[in-house]
Amino acid sequence: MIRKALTIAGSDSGGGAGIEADLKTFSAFGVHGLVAITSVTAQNTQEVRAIYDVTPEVVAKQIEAVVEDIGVDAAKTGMLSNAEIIKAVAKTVKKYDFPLVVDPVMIAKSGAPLLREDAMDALIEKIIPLAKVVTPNRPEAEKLSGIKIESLEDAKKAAKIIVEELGAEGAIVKGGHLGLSEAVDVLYFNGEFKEYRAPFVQGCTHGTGCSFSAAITANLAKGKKLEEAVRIAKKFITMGIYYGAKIGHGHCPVNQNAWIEIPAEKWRVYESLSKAVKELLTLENLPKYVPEVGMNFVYALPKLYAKDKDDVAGVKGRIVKFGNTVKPVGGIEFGASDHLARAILTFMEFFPEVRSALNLKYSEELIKKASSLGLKVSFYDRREEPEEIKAKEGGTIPWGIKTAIERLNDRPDVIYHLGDRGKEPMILIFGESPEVTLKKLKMLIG
Ligand SMILES: Nc1ncnc2c1ncn2[C@@H]1O[C@H](COP(=O)(O)OP(=O)(O)OP(=O)(O)O)[C@@H](O)[C@H]1O
Ligand SMILES: Cc1ncc(CO)c(N)n1
Repeated sequence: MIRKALTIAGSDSGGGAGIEADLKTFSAFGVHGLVAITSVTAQNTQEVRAIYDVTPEVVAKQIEAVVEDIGVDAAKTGMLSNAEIIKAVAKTVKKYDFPLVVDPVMIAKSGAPLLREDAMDALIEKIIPLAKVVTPNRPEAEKLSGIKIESLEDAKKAAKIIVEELGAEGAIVKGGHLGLSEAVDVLYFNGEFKEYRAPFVQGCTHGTGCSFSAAITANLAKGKKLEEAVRIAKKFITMGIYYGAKIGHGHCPVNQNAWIEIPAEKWRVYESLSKAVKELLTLENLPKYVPEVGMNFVYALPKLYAKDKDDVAGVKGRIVKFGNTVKPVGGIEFGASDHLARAILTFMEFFPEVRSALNLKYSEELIKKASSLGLKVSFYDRREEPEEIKAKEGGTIPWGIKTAIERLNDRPDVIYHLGDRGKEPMILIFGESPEVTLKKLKMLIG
């Protein structure tokens, strides 16, 4: 049975925070999302241009409509905007017994107020006591608790005040604004403190608070205990920030899809590369083209997720000559290739759609054939590599690929180099997928 989660929040036309972030988060956890819209904001990654509040009656009716027909396993509140909406939400939610996550939204990342100053008391009196957990960031926790927060100890004190004095069951004070080297959140629940730590990452932070509280809500809806729901939400949000797409001109939005897309894409990459490697190994004349250092065949995750060599799949230990035949040393693994992974990651900086590559033994005849077949060929000369790049470990391949692409001023199918002292000359074939790369190889050696 699919679980149902409800968000009572405002709409962000930029699709980064609010209702939009909540629904995407619910979806990422396989939970059916329900909404009660409190306010419509005209918003983008830079600013909030207008706020239009829904009437308290219609907010209440949205909640009743979904609870009475569909049912709600857990709910969250986000932007509540004004005191009347807060009162209507509190009165309505009280009639039901689902767990409520309260994200006490006060100010948008861009600085715009999302809660009227005179609504603070209503939030504290009416909503906080209904919360299974409250999820304030540092400034919100300061407002709620009345204390200044400058350290983890202060954050703990604030969490305890929110529970013991304001009446929430639990409180998690988020450390996104604490300025520490780690993003540390502290939960106070059942009389105990628990810390959740993740490395601070550079990325997209519009909608972090909304997505984090929605992830907790989705996991509560799935029957997880609060501590476990927070642990999962923390992993989810760190990933969402790191893999955010840089859209808009302000704070770019969290990528809630990363959570499901990365595992799904990993599987697609694995399947498609496995199939192509299998076919490659059946090519009769392949042994002739395997370089002394071995051959590899790689496939990277889509550009948004291809950050380093661990995001590129290849053959572990490469494909090597074995008597008159060839054999793969190991299986298909992410992070299995070093050289070719660096080559494809550089190529993708110019042509993100080209995600696969394969290397083979150099011969002049193959290069001539490639050109005669209409394949676009470019090259680099290792002897032209600037000294400062040579001195840097792993710099040659990115430099070479960049040089070859810039020389052609077009998208190459084939890049070769003639080697250097102790370096075997090599041909690299590129394609959008292993299938395409293999097709080009077959044209060449067929
Ligand atoms: N740069 C970052 N790297 C890693 N984690 C972060 C980063 N920024 C925030 N977080 C984490 O994201 C979660 C949301 O926290 P944050 O303090 O950003 O919420 P917020 O200020 O309420 O967000 P919003 O501005 O969307 O309302 C927390 O778990 C926090 O620790
Ligand atoms: C609608 C809405 N809710 C919450 C936030 C908090 O980031 C926002 N920016 N917009």
